[in-house]
Amino acid sequence: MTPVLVLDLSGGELRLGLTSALKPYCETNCWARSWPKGGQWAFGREVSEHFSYRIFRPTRRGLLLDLAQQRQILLRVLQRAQLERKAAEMAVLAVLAPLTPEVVVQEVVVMLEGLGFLECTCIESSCVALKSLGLGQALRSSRHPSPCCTVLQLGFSGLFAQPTIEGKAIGSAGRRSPVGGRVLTNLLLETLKLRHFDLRHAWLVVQDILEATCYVPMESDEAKREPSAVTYVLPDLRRGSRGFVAAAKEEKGVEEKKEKEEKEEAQKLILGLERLMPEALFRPQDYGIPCAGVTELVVSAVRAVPEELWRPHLGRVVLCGGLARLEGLLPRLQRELRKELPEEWPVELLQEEEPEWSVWRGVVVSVWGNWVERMQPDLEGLKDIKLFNDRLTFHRNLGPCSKCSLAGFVLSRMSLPGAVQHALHAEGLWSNEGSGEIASAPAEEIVSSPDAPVPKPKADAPVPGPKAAAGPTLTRARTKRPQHGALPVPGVKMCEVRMAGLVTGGWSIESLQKLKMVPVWMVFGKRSTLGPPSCRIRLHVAPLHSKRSNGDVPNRSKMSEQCQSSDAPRVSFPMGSPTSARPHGLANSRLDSPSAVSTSGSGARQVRKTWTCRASAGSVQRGRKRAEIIVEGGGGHRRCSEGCPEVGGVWVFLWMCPTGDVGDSTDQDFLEFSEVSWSSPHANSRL
Ligand SMILES: Nc1ncnc2c1ncn2[C@@H]1O[C@H](COP(=O)(O)OP(=O)(O)OP(=O)(O)O)[C@@H](O)[C@H]1O
Repeated sequence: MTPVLVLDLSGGELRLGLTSALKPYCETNCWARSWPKGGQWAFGREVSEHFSYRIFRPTRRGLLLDLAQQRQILLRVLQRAQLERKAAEMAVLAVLAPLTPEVVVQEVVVMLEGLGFLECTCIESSCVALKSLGLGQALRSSRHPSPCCTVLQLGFSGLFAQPTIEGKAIGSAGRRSPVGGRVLTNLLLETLKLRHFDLRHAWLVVQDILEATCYVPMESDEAKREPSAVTYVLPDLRRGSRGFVAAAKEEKGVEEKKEKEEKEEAQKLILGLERLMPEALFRPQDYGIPCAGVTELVVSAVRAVPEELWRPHLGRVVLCGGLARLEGLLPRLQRELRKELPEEWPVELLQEEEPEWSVWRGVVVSVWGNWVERMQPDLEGLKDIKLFNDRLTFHRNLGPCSKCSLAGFVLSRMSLPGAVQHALHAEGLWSNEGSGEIASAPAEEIVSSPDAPVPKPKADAPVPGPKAAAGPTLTRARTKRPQHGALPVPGVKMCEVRMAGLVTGGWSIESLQKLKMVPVWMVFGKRSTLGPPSCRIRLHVAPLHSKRSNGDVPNRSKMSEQCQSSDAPRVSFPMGSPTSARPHGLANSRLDSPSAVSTSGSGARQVRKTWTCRASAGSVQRGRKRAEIIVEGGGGHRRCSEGCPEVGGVWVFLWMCPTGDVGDSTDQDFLEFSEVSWSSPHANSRL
């Protein structure tokens, strides 16, 4: 397996490490020129070895904009990190700030490719931290277990509050504030300039002062009272480039006389009110910054969640980012949120030991997860279905034919992503009529692999049993036929339509292939309310062929002939066909053509070719929340013994997927399906 380098291109620090590493290698993401002018350039860690410099950063407000300089920094940092592999042997997964525009993402990919990496992909950091093992543990042992939580990133470039459900971002509710570590350090710098020294040319020293001495008062009134003074000894040429808090050292009892003398000579800062600078996180207006404080940010993100039922669960806030280490921040935020949110909503704040690494660690776990998923495809696992808040309601309607199975499903009130995390197994959906509950159902047995050769049926061969009938790609031995009942839609007959899976994010094409489903067709649609679209909807439809009444197994070429006939199964997408021009309302979105989609064996391609797609009247308009997808179709026509036509069945997969195939954390936005219905009108024409 290709080693993956996880590279967090944050505003404050560069963090990188192979997925096998326990912690990342970190360096400041900056470059500097020694001051006064004409001095040397320094990159990353080298900057702190200088005593007077002008500092620059490749990011602006968290967005990576100066890629030429970022490349220079990266080149040096990669050298110093001493990774076991060369760039050409590794894939790189870059983590970017939430809401990074697509154009920037593309440029970052180009920049990384230029560094010689085997493969490059970018993901956003909005809620990937939740995957970090430490946070996962904290969430599991939470006092208020629920699939919802709000991820609050307290970083260098700003704050970002992202409500999530089942680990997926509710994109439209994300809220950002520019007041982060950079602003706090600049405010401290200004104060120090007035009261003590001008440290403009030693910016990293001011950041160190902030980290070592500042804290968040428990009450905002406290910010007016002078806290206990702390002495910070500035670095000098003899002792190195880092200062220290004198009081702490004295407490430990520094015995050596020489060191005391040195300290007396050293330049010191006696910090009082300056220590309360992080108050600006809660009340930026008091410091002349017209934006929301951290409490308002979280409350506004929670209130922006479209689904009211989810909101009460979002008082569970997961903190990540370096600023979460600020002394007193957690209890203060807890107290303020308690005041702001309704009484009956639980409020709980969670963080792990090294919150600044949560994002990096979360990405590493995502990569592992992806591998595990690829390595251990297990259809049985799909039976572990979890529903939240009963959001899915299934209505079962069954057809009249005693031999041919028929089922139509109406999936209503389905909100994506987050309503369902696990795939839904088709048989499981058929047990409790209309109740929305899913009971365990007899498993279908997969009897052949996608790449298995198609056996040639012999003319005089005995009719094989269910297992022996195993042959082409999607042959399954069914252990149970669904019951029959009233027709759901007039004209829908003799077809078996199954909703096989609904997965919200994180499922790669490869993993589906391993599950022996052939992705036949895909459609991608995007909507954007928060800048460039970053989410795709994919619709997979795979025919499910069963053996014929005479025991023959339809071979692929016959299947394709049948499918090309006039009554061939159709898949229609209100959003437009993948091959057609971009559908209305999605002018700026990326619509991948089927050729861009990887397929499994030749069978998959063959089947896919035979399916037709047509655009229908519906369209997804920019900014609109609702869209409807109608799937009509079936596959592998055959006649059952009574002479009525039967469509083998259709497996339909609907799932949300982030822009890249890696990870499932970057859903920024999504379409909501108000209703999804299946029917197969062409089946009638064969009667
Ligand atoms: N122990 C600490 N106490 C207080 N503040 C800290 C501590 N450690 C780091 N910080 C602050 O956290 C900020 C960096 O946070 P973090 O490393 O999460 O940001 P980042 O991921 O580099 O940036 P971005 O916001 O662009 O993602 C800096 O401003 C730093 O001063």
